[in-house]
Amino acid sequence: MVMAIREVDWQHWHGEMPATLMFVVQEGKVLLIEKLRGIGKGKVNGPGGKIDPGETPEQCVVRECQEELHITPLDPVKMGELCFAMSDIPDIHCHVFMATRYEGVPTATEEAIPLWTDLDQIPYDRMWEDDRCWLAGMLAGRKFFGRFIFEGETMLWHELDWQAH
Ligand SMILES: COc1nc(N)nc2c1ncn2[C@H]1C[C@H](O)[C@@H](COP(=O)(O)OP(=O)(O)OP(=O)(O)O)O1
Repeated sequence: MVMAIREVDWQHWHGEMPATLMFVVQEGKVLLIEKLRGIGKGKVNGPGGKIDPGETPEQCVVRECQEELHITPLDPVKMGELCFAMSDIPDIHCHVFMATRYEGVPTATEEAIPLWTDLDQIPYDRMWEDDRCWLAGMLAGRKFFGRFIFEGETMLWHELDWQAH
C-alpha cells in the first residue's frame, strides 16, 4: 500500500511532547533497552522518556536512566535532536545524548531490560525505523538534527543534517 505524505509546516512546527534518549557507550558496546512500556513498547531503543514540566532535557535523561535501568549517566553530551511528526500520537521533540561513564549497575526494571550490544550488532529490525538514519553516525561521534514524518510506525519521509566537523 502506498501512503501519501502529508504536509508538515516545519517552520512553525512544535513538538507537543518533549522527550529524551540516552546511549551509553563503553568498550565497543552500547547500552540499549528492550522497552516494556510507553511509546515504542516492545522495541529496542536507548533509555529515555518524556520531559516533565520544569525539567531540562539533561535532567530528564538522567532521571529516566535512573528509573529505567538504575544507572546514573555521568557528563551526558547532547548529540542531536529528532523532530517526529506523528499521525496517531502527539508530535515528539526528542533530545539525544551520549555518555561514556555511568554509576550503578544496569538492572532490569518494570520499564526496561538492559541490552549491552556490540556496536556492529545494532538490532535495527527491532528498532524505530528512523534509527537507521542517525544512530551509527552518532555512535561514531557526529552531531545531527533530524526531521521525520511517521504514519503509525512507518517512516514516510526524513531529512537529516549532520553538523560540520
Ligand atoms: C518515532 O520514532 C522514534 N524513534 C526513536 N528512536 N525513539 C522514539 C521515537 N518515538 C519515541 N521515541 C522515544 C523517545 C522517548 O525516549 C520514548 C517515549 O517516551 P516514553 O513513552 O517511554 O516516556 P515515559 O516518560 O518513560 O513514559 P511512561 O513513564 O508513561 O512509560 O520513546
